[in-house]
Amino acid sequence: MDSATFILFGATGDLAKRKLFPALFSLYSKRRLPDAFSVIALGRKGFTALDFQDYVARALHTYAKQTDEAPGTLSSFLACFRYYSLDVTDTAGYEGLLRLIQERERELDIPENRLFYLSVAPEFFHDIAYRIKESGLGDTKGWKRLVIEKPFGHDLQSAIELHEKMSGSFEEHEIYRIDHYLGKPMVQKLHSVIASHPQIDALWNRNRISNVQITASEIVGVEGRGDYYEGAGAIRDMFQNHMLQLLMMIAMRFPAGRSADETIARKCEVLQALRPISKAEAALHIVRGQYTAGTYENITFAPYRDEPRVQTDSMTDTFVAARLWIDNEQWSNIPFYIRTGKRMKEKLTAITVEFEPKQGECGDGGSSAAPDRLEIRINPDERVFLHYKDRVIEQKADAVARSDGALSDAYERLLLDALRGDATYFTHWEEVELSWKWVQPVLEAFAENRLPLHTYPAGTSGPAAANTLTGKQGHAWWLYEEMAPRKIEELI
Ligand SMILES: NC(=O)C1=CN([C@@H]2O[C@H](COP(=O)(O)OP(=O)(O)OC[C@H]3O[C@@H](n4cnc5c(N)ncnc54)[C@H](OP(=O)(O)O)[C@@H]3O)[C@@H](O)[C@H]2O)C=CC1
Ligand SMILES: O=C1O[C@H](COP(=O)(O)O)[C@@H](O)[C@H](O)[C@H]1O
Repeated sequence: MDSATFILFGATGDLAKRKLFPALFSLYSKRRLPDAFSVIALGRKGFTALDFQDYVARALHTYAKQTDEAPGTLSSFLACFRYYSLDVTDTAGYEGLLRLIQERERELDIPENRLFYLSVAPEFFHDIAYRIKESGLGDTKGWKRLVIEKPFGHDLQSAIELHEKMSGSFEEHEIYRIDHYLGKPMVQKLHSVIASHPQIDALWNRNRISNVQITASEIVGVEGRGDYYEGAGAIRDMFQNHMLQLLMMIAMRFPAGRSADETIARKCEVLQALRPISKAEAALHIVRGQYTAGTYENITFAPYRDEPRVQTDSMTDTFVAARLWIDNEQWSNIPFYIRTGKRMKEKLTAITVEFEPKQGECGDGGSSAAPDRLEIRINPDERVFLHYKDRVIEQKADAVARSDGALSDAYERLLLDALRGDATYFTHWEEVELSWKWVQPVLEAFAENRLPLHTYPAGTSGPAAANTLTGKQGHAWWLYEEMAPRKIEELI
């Protein structure tokens, strides 16, 4: 991999300490980073280089999985860091930043490869990109890349505006939009799990699949981010990005190889075939909910409306469920059910593919009571179960389609990919635009209160109204308890 400079805007923030430093350190410890690696950390707070290295060390102590690597690893990692205090809106400050980057490039004798990571509030994305260009930071003799965090826009119009502004400073192929769900190992393995198991592969056709369910439930609430969440809700926080990404990843035609262009094109095919819903009919396909007080393992949770910085009459959705149709040859007439929510009874991200009974199986007395199904658990544990004729067979899921089996963390994988210029698991603008296009009428229907806001007690599976979505097609959500395997056998 090319040596490079990692320029981190927002280095004093929450994401940096909890996710980015641990991911970089883990990569460094596994010798996955270039030997000569320079990190320029940016924030407004005043730190000397040594103070900041100490700050990183403390963050690693709290958030990294392990820091007791080979002697000297931590100190040599910390020595990669320099801190520069910059208000990102201050044009003059970028001159000093450029000098510092160049000084380090000379010291380490590394090419002018620069990765700019924007771990700052989205309102700064364009400002920073523009100043990188104007200040000459982006005039490198090597490559330049811009990694940006979510959210990309607040709705379709704001996303388009942001995209147009950003395009003036960086080319699309230089922009790496993070969706950390795409970095999850099981999400990257979906196709190899299906293709490498003949029993699943044989079931993977439109005549056998009855419906697909995608669930991301969380026990946590809004974790002190009430002000952000009030403007987002589950629809923007999870559905428009992570849930639609899971939908694309499971429903796309499997790419022949691991090429970013092919993967992105195939994912876009899914969104293009997604049947649009108008805001008038949103209530038929979407259920929104908000949690009230409830208990989870003897802990009492306050209602959403009592969270700090949340309106007492808030109509924000903390739960969304949807029924979607993909009108293409592979998936026509097969419903996709998606649900995501906060303060539910389990932390679980999973995809369940339910199969139709084989012709002649139904009513023959020996048929299974529950339909056959493939259950792909993405988080917190990564496991694949095939429920087949009342047996539960655990499938091996280590058939990884890439050489990074050892990298278990989404940020580790995505940072490494960005450094080596692999955009396969990043979100292309076209995906962002298509996903906002589908979601936009739903946002409007929510804003106009065209859908009831159902309540659900914290610590439960969400509002009962979500059952109407599946029930209309004669299906039912798989309950988590029912998903627990009864008998496990190794297939191979
Ligand atoms: N935290 C998380 O778990 C997640 C965050 N994200 C996204 O990551 C990004 C960062 O989030 P998070 O770390 O939580 O945010 P924080 O509010 O914790 O940190 C914001 C950072 O931006 C810096 N900053 C703010 N204003 C300026 C300014 N004018 N000039 C220079 N620096 C400035 C702050 O520096 P200082 O404090 O020194 O002023 C700080 O380092 C956001 O886009 C967020 O949506 C995405 C997914 C999860
Ligand atoms: O992006 C986000 O994701 C997390 C959930 O991520 P996971 O990896 O733990 O499933 C969610 O809590 C947060 O609200 C959202 O912004």
